[in-house]
This record gives sequence, structure tokens and C-alpha cells, in this order.
Amino acid sequence: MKLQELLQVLPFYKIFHSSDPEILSLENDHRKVKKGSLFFCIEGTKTDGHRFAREAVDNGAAAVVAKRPLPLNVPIVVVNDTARAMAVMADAFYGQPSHSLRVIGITGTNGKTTVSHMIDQIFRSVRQKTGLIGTLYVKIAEDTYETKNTTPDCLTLQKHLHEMKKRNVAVVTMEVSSHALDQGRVRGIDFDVAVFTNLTQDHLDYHRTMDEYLRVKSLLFSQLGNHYNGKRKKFAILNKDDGAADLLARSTSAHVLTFGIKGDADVRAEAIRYSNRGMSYRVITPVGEETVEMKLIGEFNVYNSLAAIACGIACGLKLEEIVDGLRDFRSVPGRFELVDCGQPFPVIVDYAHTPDSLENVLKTIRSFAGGRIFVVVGCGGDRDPKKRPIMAQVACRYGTDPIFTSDNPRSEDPLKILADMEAGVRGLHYEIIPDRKEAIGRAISQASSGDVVLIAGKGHETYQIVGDRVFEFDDRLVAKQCIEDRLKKDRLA
Ligand SMILES: CC(=O)N[C@H]1[C@@H](OP(=O)(O)OP(=O)(O)OC[C@H]2O[C@@H](n3ccc(=O)[nH]c3=O)[C@H](O)[C@@H]2O)O[C@H](CO)[C@@H](O)[C@@H]1O[C@H](C)C(=O)N[C@@H](C)C(=O)N[C@H](CCC(=O)O)C(=O)O
Ligand SMILES: Nc1ncnc2c1ncn2[C@@H]1O[C@H](COP(=O)(O)OP(=O)(O)OP(=O)(O)O)[C@@H](O)[C@H]1O
Ligand SMILES: N[C@H](CCC[C@H](N)C(=O)O)C(=O)O
Ligand SMILES: [Mg+2]
Repeated sequence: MKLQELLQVLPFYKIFHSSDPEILSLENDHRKVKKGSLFFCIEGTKTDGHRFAREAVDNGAAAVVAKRPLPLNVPIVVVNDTARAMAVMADAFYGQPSHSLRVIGITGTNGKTTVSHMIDQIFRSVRQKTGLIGTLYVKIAEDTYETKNTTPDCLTLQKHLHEMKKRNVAVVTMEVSSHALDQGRVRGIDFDVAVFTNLTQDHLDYHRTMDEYLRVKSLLFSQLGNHYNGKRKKFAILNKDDGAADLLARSTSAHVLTFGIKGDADVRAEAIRYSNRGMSYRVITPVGEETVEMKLIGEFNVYNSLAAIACGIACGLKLEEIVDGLRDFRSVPGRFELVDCGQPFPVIVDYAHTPDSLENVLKTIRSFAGGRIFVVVGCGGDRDPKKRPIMAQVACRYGTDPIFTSDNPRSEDPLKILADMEAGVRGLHYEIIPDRKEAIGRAISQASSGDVVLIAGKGHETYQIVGDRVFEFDDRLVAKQCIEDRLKKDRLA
């Protein structure tokens, strides 16, 4: 596409060294710039992209979008807000793919990955070609691609959507993180459905207050726009049992469909029963009632499945099809994942890295555990320090044997993070073992029949970030090794 044609979508700009080169790609990282790229200078949280404009041109950039004129020999497009211009131009460059795809966005503190996989499964079961964008990967039909962020930056996002459209995907389900909403990574995306799972404490390092965190979440619902886009009805799907639902309902002019278990939500679960193999409930909806049977456990998964059912209804699927689609849903990697090497006690790896998710998972474990509950848990560095003492309290309240260890310390001192956790549980019973492998080994070596070991916080992650270095580390593989060592020792004893 020619530069001048691309510039048509901007309301105002100034151009220096004007010409009309062919734009072959859009980039915001100078290291990815190739011949013919349009380079956007973005002011980030760590550095300012304007500092790399010269190197971008050296790497072949055909033009640059910046906040001020730059002494470079290519067209410099000057705008007030480069991030906003980038979102608008990316949408145009990639042919506005979100307008012809059915796009479902999911936001909330916990449950985004789980709900997105449930929705994806429902659409696959009615033979729709699907796309999935989230924490674990970007998936186009059967192909998966690695991803850095839960919600990619707008250039990567539009590129994926373009590819999905090219490959005849019908429905895209994507996680929309609060960081992404704040940084405008989803600007320009035409969502058909926006889902809200819940709002509890996390990310206060970034958003500062819960009110600001909620305000940012509400952007997804205001971005939804009107109740009808000319082709389809638009819906906000809200967890009615969460106090934030009211504000979110007021933030949108789309249709609202609520879900919940406590009151009179539009889509609600009644007669919930749990067994050690799964759960069942009666779902009451505006389009009928059905019995839901799933192989997952935990009240939080009732909520997750209700969100997915409500989304299916909003998209016009039959309730029977939706419930059928969920029947075979297996858990998502790293979410309540059992590591079973034949040991006489369950070892569970779970991605709970917030106070609320840890509490939910531990309550679920308590509902079936007969003996001790070992909780191996740490908190990430360069992330909300305020959640650390609370997570420690939750581990002590619901576990019998909490072991505090390192998560991803990143640039922080692991002992400082552990001290922050300890500040919440002075005088209570717990152990501190900074080395995560040792901590996992300690729990597994002490557990016996009837006990449960929970290894929380890193779920599917296959690495540990210490300082700037990324080491291979997979809780599931480490647990497996520790269990095998333990079983060998027991046999020899
Ligand atoms: C704090 C944060 O959110 N950072 C995100 C942000 O980067 P940034 O603004 O800090 O960028 P920066 O490093 O200051 O660089 C500014 C600009 O200069 C460019 N640059 C930079 C260096 C260079 O050598 N050359 C160059 O051109 C960069 O490409 C960028 O355009 O924008 C980047 C592109 O969108 C993101 O990849 C990056 O996510 C980082 C990796 C991150 O860890 N983010 C986490 C907090 C996050 O976003 N998490 C949520 C999920 C949270 C949850 O749900 O629990 C997520 O969606 O992943
Ligand atoms: N609806 C829920 N409410 C509370 N906790 C939940 C819920 N669903 C899942 N969890 C817990 O939260 C953890 C993370 O779940 P999931 O990965 O689905 O959330 P997420 O919102 O995608 O997280 P992230 O923001 O890190 O991507 C799970 O391992 C489980 O412990
Ligand atoms: N999306 C979350 C993941 C946290 C996972 C945990 N293991 C950590 O590193 O803190 C974040 O970036 O805050
Ligand atoms: Mg996720």
C-alpha cells in the first residue's frame, strides 16, 4: 500500500520530506524493520521509540511516524499521538479484518484463558473454523504460534486477524488484558461480544488503584459500540455476582446478558453438584434450560462455563449445541493440571497467581482433601507487591503446610519478595525455601496418602525469569522428577 493512501485514515497530520513510497510492512520495533517498513515511534514504559528512528531508517524504513519532525531523509509523518495513529493505520493496512470476523473479547482478573478455550471448544464442536489469541498461544485452526503477551500489540494483533480472515476463520476468541486496554493494543478492533469474568486485586503496580483498574477494564465495553453492527447483535456478557458488573453495564450501549449463581442473572446455574470426577448443574437461560455436565471441578469453573454458555447464546447457537460442546472440555494446560506418576496423593500444578485465584483453587482442594494440603507458592517480581502478603495469608488460611518460594523474581531480589509475603503471616506456620525446585521437592517428599500438593503460580510456564536471564523451568516436569525420586526412595526403604 502507498504511504499517501494509508495516510487517508488519519484525521490530521503534518508531513516532512513528503513522497509516496510503497509501504510493505508496519513496525514499532526498529530491530524488526526491513526495507519498505513504516516505523512508528512509540513512547513506552521503559524507553522512547523516537530514540531508534535513525537506526530504523538505516535498517530500511521507508517512512517514520513520530511526534516531532526528525532530521532523517525519509518522509516523517508528525501526529500528536503515535500509538493512536498506529492502531488506526494498522486496521487500514491489514484490511480491517475484525469487521468481517466474529470477534469475542474476554477481560477480567481471572479465568480469561479458561473461558476463551471453552468458547473456542463450543464453536469447534459446531464445526466453525476458529482462532484463539491469549496467554498460551495464538491458534489459527490447528496451528499454534508463540506469543509474548496475552494480548499482542496492535500491529501483531491485526496481522494475526488478517491471517485468520485469509484462512477463512469464522470466530476469533481473544483475551483482552488490562495492560492491553490501557496501552490501546485493541484500538480499532470491532468486537461483537465482550465478556467480563471478574475483578479482584492484581496489577496495582501498573494501575495504582482498583478504581483505575476497573475504569481500564470498562474500555472494552465502551469500545463494543452499539447493540447492532449492521450484521449481528452485539453483546456485553457480565458476571452479575461481581460488584463491577453494574458499572460495565453502564459503559456499553450493546445488549447486556448477565450470568451468575447467586441471584437472578439471565444465564444462571441451579442444582450444582460436584463429584471427584466433575460437576453438573441445571442452566436456566432466556432460550431454555439444559443440564450441563463437565469434567472440571470448582465453583470458579461453574462461573467460567456460564460465561461461555452466555457467549454461545449471544452468538445465536442452540443451547443444546453449546452444552454438548462443553461436555468434552478438558482443562487448559497448567490450570488444575494433575501430575500423576502413580504416587498415592494428587499433585496439582495451577496458574493461580492472584489472591482470589489462589483462594478459589484452595477452597476447591479443601472440598475433597482428606489430609494435609501442601501449598508451594511464590509471587512474581516487577508485579503488584501489594498482592504478596495477601497471597501468603490465603496459603496459610487454606493450606496446612505452606511453603513460600520464588516465582519469576525478574529484576527483584527473591528474598525481598519472600519478605513481602512473610509480612502478611507473622506468627503463622509456614516454611521458606527460595529455590523453587527444592520447595517442590520438599512438599512431595513429605506428602502421603490422603494429602494434596498444590504448586501454584506458574502453571503452563516453561521458564523461570531471574534478573535478565530466562532458565528452563516447568513445574510439571520438576514435580514429575521429584515424584519419581520419592517413589524410588520409598521402594528402596
Ligand atoms: C509494561 C508493559 O506492558 N510493557 C509492554 C509495552 O512495552 P513498553 O511500552 O514498555 O515498550 P518499551 O520497551 O518502553 O519500548 C518503547 C518502544 O520502543 C521500541 N523499541 C524498544 C527498544 C529497542 O531497542 N528498539 C525499539 O524500537 C519498542 O518496540 C516500543 O515500541 O508494549 C509492548 C508491545 O505491546 C509489550 O510487549 C510490553 O509488554 C511487556 C513485555 C510485559 O511484560 N507486559 C506485561 C505486564 C503485560 O502486558 N501483561 C499482560 C497480561 C497481564 C495479565 O492478564 O495478567 C499481557 O497482555 O501480556
Ligand atoms: N473464574 C475464575 N475465578 C477465580 N479464579 C479463577 C477463575 N478461573 C480460573 N481461576 C484461577 O485462576 C488461574 C488462572 O486462570 P486463567 O489462566 O483462566 O486466567 P487468566 O485471566 O487468563 O489469567 P492471566 O491474566 O494471567 O492470563 C487458574 O489457574 C485458576 O487458579
Ligand atoms: N500475566 C501475568 C502472569 C503472572 C504469572 C506469574 N508466574 C508471574 O510471573 O508473576 C503477569 O504478567 O502479571
Ligand atoms: Mg490468560
